[in-house]
Amino acid sequence: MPMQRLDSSAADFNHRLQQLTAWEEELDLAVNDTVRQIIADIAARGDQALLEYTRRFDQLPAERVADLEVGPERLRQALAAVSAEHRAALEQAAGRIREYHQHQMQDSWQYHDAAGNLLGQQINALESAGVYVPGGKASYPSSVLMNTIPAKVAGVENIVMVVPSPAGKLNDLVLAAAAIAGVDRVFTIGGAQAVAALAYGTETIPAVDKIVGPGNIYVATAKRLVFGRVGIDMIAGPSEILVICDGSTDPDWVAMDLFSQAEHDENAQAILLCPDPAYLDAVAASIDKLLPQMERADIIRASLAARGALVLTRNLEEAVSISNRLAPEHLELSVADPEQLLPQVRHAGAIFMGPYTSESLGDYCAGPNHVLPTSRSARFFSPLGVYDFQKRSSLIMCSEQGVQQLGRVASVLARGESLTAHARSAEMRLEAPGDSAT
Ligand SMILES: NC(=O)c1ccc[n+]([C@@H]2O[C@H](COP(=O)([O-])OP(=O)(O)OC[C@H]3O[C@@H](n4cnc5c(N)ncnc54)[C@H](O)[C@@H]3O)[C@@H](O)[C@H]2O)c1
Ligand SMILES: N[C@H](CO)Cc1c[nH]c[nH+]1
Ligand SMILES: [Zn+2]
Repeated sequence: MPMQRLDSSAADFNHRLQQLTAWEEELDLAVNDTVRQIIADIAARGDQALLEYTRRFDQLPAERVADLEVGPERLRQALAAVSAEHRAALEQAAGRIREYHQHQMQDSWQYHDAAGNLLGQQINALESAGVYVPGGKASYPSSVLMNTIPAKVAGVENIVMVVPSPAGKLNDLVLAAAAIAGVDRVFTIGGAQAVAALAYGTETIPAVDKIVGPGNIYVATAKRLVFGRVGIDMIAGPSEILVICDGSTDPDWVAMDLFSQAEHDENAQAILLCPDPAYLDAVAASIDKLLPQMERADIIRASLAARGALVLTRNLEEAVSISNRLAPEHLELSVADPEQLLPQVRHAGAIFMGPYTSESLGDYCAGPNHVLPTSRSARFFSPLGVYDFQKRSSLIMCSEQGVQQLGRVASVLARGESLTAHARSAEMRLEAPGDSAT
């Protein structure tokens, strides 16, 4: 069994739990240097650097960056080439994702205060967004839908998608998903160099206002480093699943749920918390039985060995409190009465309730977004949503009468800050401005 067993009442439990996340800090340091260099190089040398990195990391033999653009005709061809079953599934998923995200639309609002001044908030869509679709170890048509549909619902005009295509192999499902979702431009570039190109722009790649989407440690680090020059949604790195089980779910189901995220990446995290030691034994046996059948067994084994754990807890309440400390990307409450535990859950990207709700349904078609915060950042980030593509401007309109009270308050506060121009600008609009000479 590749996974470690932990006991929450053991003296070294906290330390061992922390080790499941400590890898990031070590890796971050090395990756940070590499990524910083790639970003600086793209900013300085544009297309030429982008071509070099794309050849090096994705083995793409393109002559020019423009050769890496996939035009609208190729997207239409891909849509025609995928099977009817795949196309129907993509369209069904797209419909459900769209419907869910329409509920997130924020509207502008205004009100008048007692003095008749208008106050409010105006919502505008971003003009442009770059969506990162991962493509190193697997292809993610579902991530095309999850990234793009909320942007379309918000009304973003220019959506530029980047997706690595190792050795130049285009994935028709990814391109078909781009056609269905309504992406404007597609480039087959990936990694830190693609993030840098979207942030700084190159001769060929347009700079965007915000970069969203999941990716591996290089992508996540690049997004962190370009934040400020452009907006980013969150840190959505290697996938994570944490299952809290009361011991009543079929152990094979839980083992497979753990595999489902472990198969993404050697750095993925998969943890089971349960108060029943016999049940943990049963899941361990299921893991041993099922792992050899898996196509991506090597990745799963590596990820379970490095960041997997079966944890015995004192009770379900303690399991929830441990989960809150880890703030997992995905939390499964695989218990008979999930609604009873739900109010105690404070930090999780998405919560899957009850034994029938496998995390994988959320990855594809339930409706909520699968781009979710990882690395404990669910403490302060939320799922990707329409709100990520909308921004707010405050509105203030004072009438001649309405300004009388506000102007006096502003004048007093401005003089308290010794900012005379601020004070006089407010005072000049007052009917009896008083002494505004200084
Ligand atoms: N959190 C989420 O919402 C979510 C959703 C889907 C996938 N994921 C995660 O996305 C990730 C996808 O990873 P992936 O690798 O398959 O694809 P990816 O597109 O994220 O990364 C591939 C790129 O990484 C770069 N790269 C690889 N090795 C490098 C090196 N040594 N130095 C510099 N750059 C290097 C290359 O440029 C390559 O194009 C997984 O970790 C998966 O768990 C997360
Ligand atoms: N589980 C990933 C988010 O961490 C999303 C995904 C896409 N395809 C399969 N899974
Ligand atoms: Zn997944």
